Amino acid sequence: MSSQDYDCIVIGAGVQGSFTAYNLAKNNKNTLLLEQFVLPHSRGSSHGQTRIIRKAYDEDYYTHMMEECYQLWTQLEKEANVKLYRRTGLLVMGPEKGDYQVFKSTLERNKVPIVILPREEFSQHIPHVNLSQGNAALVDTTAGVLYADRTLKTVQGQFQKLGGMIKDGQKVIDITPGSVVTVTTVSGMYRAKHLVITAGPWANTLLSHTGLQLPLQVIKINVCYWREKVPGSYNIQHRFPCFIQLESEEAKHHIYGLPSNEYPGLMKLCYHTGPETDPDERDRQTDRGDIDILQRYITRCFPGLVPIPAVVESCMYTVTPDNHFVLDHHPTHSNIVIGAGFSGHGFKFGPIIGKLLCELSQGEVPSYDLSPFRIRRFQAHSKSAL
Ligand SMILES: Cc1cc2nc3c(=O)[nH]c(=O)nc-3n(C[C@H](O)[C@H](O)[C@H](O)COP(=O)(O)OP(=O)(O)OC[C@H]3O[C@@H](n4cnc5c(N)ncnc54)[C@H](O)[C@@H]3O)c2cc1C
Ligand SMILES: O=C(O)[C@@H]1CCCC=N1
Repeated sequence: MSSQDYDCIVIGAGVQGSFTAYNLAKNNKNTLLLEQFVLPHSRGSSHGQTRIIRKAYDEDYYTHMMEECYQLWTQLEKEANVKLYRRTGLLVMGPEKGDYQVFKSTLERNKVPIVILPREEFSQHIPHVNLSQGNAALVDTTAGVLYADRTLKTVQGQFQKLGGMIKDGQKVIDITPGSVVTVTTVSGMYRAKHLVITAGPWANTLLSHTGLQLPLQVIKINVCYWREKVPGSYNIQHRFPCFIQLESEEAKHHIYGLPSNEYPGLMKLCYHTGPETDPDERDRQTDRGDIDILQRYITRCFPGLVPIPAVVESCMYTVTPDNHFVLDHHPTHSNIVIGAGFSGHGFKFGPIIGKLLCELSQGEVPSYDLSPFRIRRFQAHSKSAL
């Protein structure tokens, strides 16, 4: 068994761990990125072809973080000479009196360029979509699609070019906290002054070695692709946007979609929740209640799609009680930093999360106010052991 010393070890090579390792290497830290599966893999939360990037949020702090984050995405594209983002705009639809107004106000307050679509003009701008009764619509024109698998390959490659070390197929089985942290994997033992845990759905499994449990729920998402009745109706090249249908009486969670692009003739359209699962038993979870909700929605609002999923892939969310991230030091071991609970909306933030977790692990003042993301907000929660 080998034993090696690093400035920092990052556990988990999903989007957040990969961007964290990349930032550490940029800061000349001798960094090891450990991943349980052989890379690339499709067993966590960051795999797949695409994700939505947007500034449309109901809290100012996410919109603020996205300002810099867009710049960091562009910087990485230039640095690696690769295209990771395609602008499409994001159509936001929702009951006029609900959360829609909060999204609209946040966008307006932060001067994000938007286009309001009055009901009478809606179909002229967005063909093949029926706006639900009582719903209003706007477009966040800065939004678009991120190429997810390509992002991971790029950021891991850049990390290695900077001298970073990736060891995949190395499941971490033990962590011994201390002024030097010892991390044991199935085939090695590594030591570092700092540790960052970005283990996605396995966060609590790893944190159990450090005496901490967070109130995280792991959810399986059926990633559904639906066939266009007329090929091209919802295509990215025909400038069809990404969309979010905010929760309503009929669907208690968002429904969201991306234009047909990665699989010709198929549009990705998903429900923003699903059944709870053990991350190691994801494929034994076969609940398809979400698909029933999507079928009813598609029949009513997307009449140009066949309401039977053509492809169903699997992914997982790791959800906190308030849907906000966890970005913090371990409460008892300050040289351990945790990035967890990205609650199904963390991919777009990857570059900024990487920067923040790097800052936290190096004892620097973080670039943003991290109070919404602190562990102590869970103090009243029964599942947390603080
Ligand atoms: C279907 C779906 C759609 C989404 N859509 C969007 C979107 O449109 N926009 C957006 O911004 N976000 C979106 N998200 C959310 C986003 O993808 C996640 O927030 C993000 O990928 C979480 O990344 P992560 O690095 O925390 O987790 P992961 O990607 O799961 O990475 C954690 C890694 O840690 C590794 N690991 C765990 N335990 C160990 C161990 N013991 N030893 C070594 N390695 C270990 C895992 O194998 C894994 O590779 C979506 C998510 C899903 C599932
Ligand atoms: O984060 C995103 O943009 C997507 C779409 C809305 C629901 C969750 N993920």
